[in-house]
Amino acid sequence: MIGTPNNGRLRLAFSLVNGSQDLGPDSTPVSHAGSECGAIEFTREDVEALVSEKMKSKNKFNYKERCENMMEYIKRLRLCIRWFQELEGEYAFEQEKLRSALELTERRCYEMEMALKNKDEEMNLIILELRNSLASLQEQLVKVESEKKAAMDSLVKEKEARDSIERSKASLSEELDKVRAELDSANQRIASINDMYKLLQEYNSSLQIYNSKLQTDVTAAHETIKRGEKERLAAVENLHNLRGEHKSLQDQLTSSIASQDGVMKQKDALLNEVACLRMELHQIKDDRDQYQQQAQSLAVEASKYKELVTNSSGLEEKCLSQGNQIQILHDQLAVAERKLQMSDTFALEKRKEFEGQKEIIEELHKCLEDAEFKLIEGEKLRKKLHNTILELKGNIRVFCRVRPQLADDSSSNHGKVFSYPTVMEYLDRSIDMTHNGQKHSFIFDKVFMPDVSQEEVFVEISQLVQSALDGYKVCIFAYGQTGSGKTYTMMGKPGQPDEKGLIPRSLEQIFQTIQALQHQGWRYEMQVSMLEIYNETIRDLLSTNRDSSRFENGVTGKQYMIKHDANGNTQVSDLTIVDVQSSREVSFLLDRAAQSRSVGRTQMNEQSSRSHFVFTMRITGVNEVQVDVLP
Ligand SMILES: Nc1ncnc2c1ncn2[C@@H]1O[C@H](COP(=O)(O)OP(=O)(O)OP(=O)(O)O)[C@@H](O)[C@H]1O
Repeated sequence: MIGTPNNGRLRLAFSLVNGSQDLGPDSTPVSHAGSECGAIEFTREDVEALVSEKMKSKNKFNYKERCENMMEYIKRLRLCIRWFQELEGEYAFEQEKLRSALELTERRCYEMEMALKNKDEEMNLIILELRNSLASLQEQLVKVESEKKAAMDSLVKEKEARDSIERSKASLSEELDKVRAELDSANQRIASINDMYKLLQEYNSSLQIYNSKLQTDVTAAHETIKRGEKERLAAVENLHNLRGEHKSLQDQLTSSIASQDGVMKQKDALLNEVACLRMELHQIKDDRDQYQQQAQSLAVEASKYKELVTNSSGLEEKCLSQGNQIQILHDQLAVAERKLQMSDTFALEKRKEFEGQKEIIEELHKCLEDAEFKLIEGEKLRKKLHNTILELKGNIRVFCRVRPQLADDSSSNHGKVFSYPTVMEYLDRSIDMTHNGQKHSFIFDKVFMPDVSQEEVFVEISQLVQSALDGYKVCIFAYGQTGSGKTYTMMGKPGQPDEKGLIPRSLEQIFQTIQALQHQGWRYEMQVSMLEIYNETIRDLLSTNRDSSRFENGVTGKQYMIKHDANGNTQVSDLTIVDVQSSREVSFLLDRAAQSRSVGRTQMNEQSSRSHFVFTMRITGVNEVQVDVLP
């Protein structure tokens, strides 16, 4: 396109004006409203094509057509010329505008030059200043350069340090990753611990409530136990008295039965005597009657003869003596009758006494039964309270026994110092060990100090043995490093009765209890199933009690039954006392402590070494206890 837009007017391309590229004579002229050429634009090619256009005509001599074509051509030329003229006008206007703009620009340019000059001067001044400052800066630069050099040196050093730091950072970041992983796991653990802590807190609070309840129960139980104990003591005393009374009454009864027998015999003799006397009396009466008749007849005869024979003294004497005899016989009869009456009343009294004694004996039997019932009830209460106390003390308890220093210990102690805190809360429960300047504190259910005797240790254990005797499952075992005193605690020193260990003492307690409870109707069935009873004290104990407990050495799995419970109830309890020889057994024993059943016995036999001593006790029925002793 040539030219610029004219005052916003758009010009159309000449080819469009022509209707197509070729401007043939048939092409119709475009009408333009407003101006001759309207908004038509001409390109150079258009103008050249228009100028060099030749008139074409089919008929050379058709002038009219040629004239019309010429007119058309002239019209287009005019249009083109007018466009040129308009364009020229526009150019002139544009030129004028440009000139004024040029002037304005020249003026501005001048002003700019002036300003530039001023600026140049200013710049010169600034340059001067800058040069001055450059000089000073150069000086400074030199300084800075030296400083930079020093800084570079330090930078190199720093870089090295940084490298080392980077390396340590890398290792630290590795560690950090590890720590993060650990932290994550620790966080998880903390979360789980927190959960557990919450649970434990809940459990703790419920336990505290339960504990306070139990404590009130315990105080009540203590009071009841005291009362029960008092009652039991009173009952035992009463029973003792009753037994004494019963015995004396039984003695009395036997003596009175014996005396009754005597009296009966006496009575029989007396009755015989009475019968004899009666017969005699009868005889005497008959005699008397006869004599009386004789006397009467004699009296008649005498009166007859009195008249006839005066003073026949012989007959009178005879009569007198017969009268005397009759009197004597009367007296004898009265005595015999009195004796008979007396023996009857004596027999009646004896019978009454016998009946009274029979009633007393029945009453005493009832009292005895009551006392025995109370005793059994008291025993049950004692068992329950004992078990409650043991449960309150803790079902699983860990005691620590500190062995005294031995002669050959001094070299191996390496400055270990033991101390026992005296704080009330931890009294007899805690031990502090200082080793190489570091203090370690341990808390147990009880700490036995080195000077504690075997008997004092057994006092704690005896409650558990009692619990086993009461039908609960108990497992006691010693665990510790070599030479720490396990065997000493469990077995004791051979040949030194005062230093007997827990196992012989437990056995003694069991045998004593068996003896003591025999009169209460308790029957204990014991069984020893030991492959080898290697401890002298235990062997002696077992053989001494062989009769009462039917212990047999070397017998496994044998059982004796004395009495069956009417209901067929079977209660099984275990008492396991072990001197542990390897840590492998601890898990087994813990398992056993948890289950405390005699199921794992065979395994124990197979695995255990000679020094193991497992003591199991089985309570069968209400009043039966069976004890197994295993190696
Ligand atoms: N409380 C104690 N009082 C006196 N002497 C003790 C005491 N405890 C242990 N001993 C003695 O210490 C020594 C080692 O004890 P013991 O044999 O009982 O240890 P242990 O733990 O059974 O060892 P191991 O595991 O080797 O069988 C023994 O001579 C024992 O007499």
